[in-house]
Amino acid sequence: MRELRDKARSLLDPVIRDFYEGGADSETALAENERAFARLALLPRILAGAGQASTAVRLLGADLDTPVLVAPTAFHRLAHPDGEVATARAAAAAGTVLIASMAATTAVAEVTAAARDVRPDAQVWFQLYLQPEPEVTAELVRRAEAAGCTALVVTADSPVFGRHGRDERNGFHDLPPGYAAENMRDLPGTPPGGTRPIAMSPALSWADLRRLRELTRLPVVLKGVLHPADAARAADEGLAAVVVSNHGGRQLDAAPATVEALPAVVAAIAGRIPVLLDGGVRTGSDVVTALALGATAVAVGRPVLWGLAAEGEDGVARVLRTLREQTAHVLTLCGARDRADLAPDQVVARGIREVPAC
Ligand SMILES: Cc1cc2nc3c(=O)[nH]c(=O)nc-3n(C[C@H](O)[C@H](O)[C@H](O)COP(=O)(O)O)c2cc1C
Ligand SMILES: CCCCCCC(=O)C(=O)O
Repeated sequence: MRELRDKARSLLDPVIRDFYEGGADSETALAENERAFARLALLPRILAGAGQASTAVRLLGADLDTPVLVAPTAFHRLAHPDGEVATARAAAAAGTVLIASMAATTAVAEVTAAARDVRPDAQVWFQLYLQPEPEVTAELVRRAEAAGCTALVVTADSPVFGRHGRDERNGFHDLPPGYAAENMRDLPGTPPGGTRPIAMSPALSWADLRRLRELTRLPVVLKGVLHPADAARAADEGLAAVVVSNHGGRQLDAAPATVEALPAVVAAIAGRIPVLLDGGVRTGSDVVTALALGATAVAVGRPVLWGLAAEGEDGVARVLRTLREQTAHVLTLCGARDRADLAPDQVVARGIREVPAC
């Protein structure tokens, strides 16, 4: 992973590298996501007779080969000319979900076609920022459905776009000429062939989410959940899953590390719907830690961008394969066959000598 990250860093234009790697404000949340995993240790169970580990997981009715999903990230063609098509092919081959960003540089229909070309049952979910104009949101949903997406992921942590100091210093405010947010083309209110900007609105509420659910039969996943009361409400309202996320440290800089927010969310959901997590997941140990704390699966953002920038489709495939192999290895070392064999008492803070009571 480090090798791919270093290769990506050396190949990427520094302005694009800063856009991908940067976080909000002082980048505390960004750094804490990784640091919080480093502060946690795993207590293995021994002589468990678990046998061969399995990374397979069932999520929203689909069988996946790995609990590591691809988080939605914007503008993949800035990393590699094959852009989201390469990511989609690698995710499909890895047997995982690609959460396609609304801010993709490839239209969602082309993304799903690329994934299905590799694997007819490939899972592509569409990430959505609810737009203030309902007819724009409705058209985006219609397109995601027509493209064969199997879930919608509403990102709810962005009532306003985060302040990204690196982008401000670099003057990176718009896509370079020749690139566009292709899902935003030819929407209501745009001139033919034109695109409209993605809007973020602090006026959005649970009522807008309810209206969205009336528009579609697709399962709706809520991304950006950190407060247990919001998690409980998501389950009460009939959402399909939540993603514990602080947007990779790109929105509220004072937000907690996601792995630290996870246990309270898991408790609030109480098994009613799956809980996913993203932010700072870099190794199989991170994956197993999140699973032990009650996540059904995790997602990775920047590692996929590093793989894509470094080696295109092969690089993304390598990132996903490495994480799956590491996850299986760590499960085995922990005495677990799969997630069901793990328990929260196997996650302990480093430097604290207490062990769980029998
Ligand atoms: C460059 C970049 C672009 C992103 N674009 C989106 C996006 O379009 N929609 C979204 O919901 N989240 C977006 N995110 C947040 C990711 O979905 C995810 O929450 C985050 O990257 C996870 O943290 P990690 O990068 O440490 O794995 C973006 C993150 C990065 C780094
Ligand atoms: C206003 C542009 C929206 C792009 C959204 C990408 C994103 O979420 C990010 O974190 O970057």
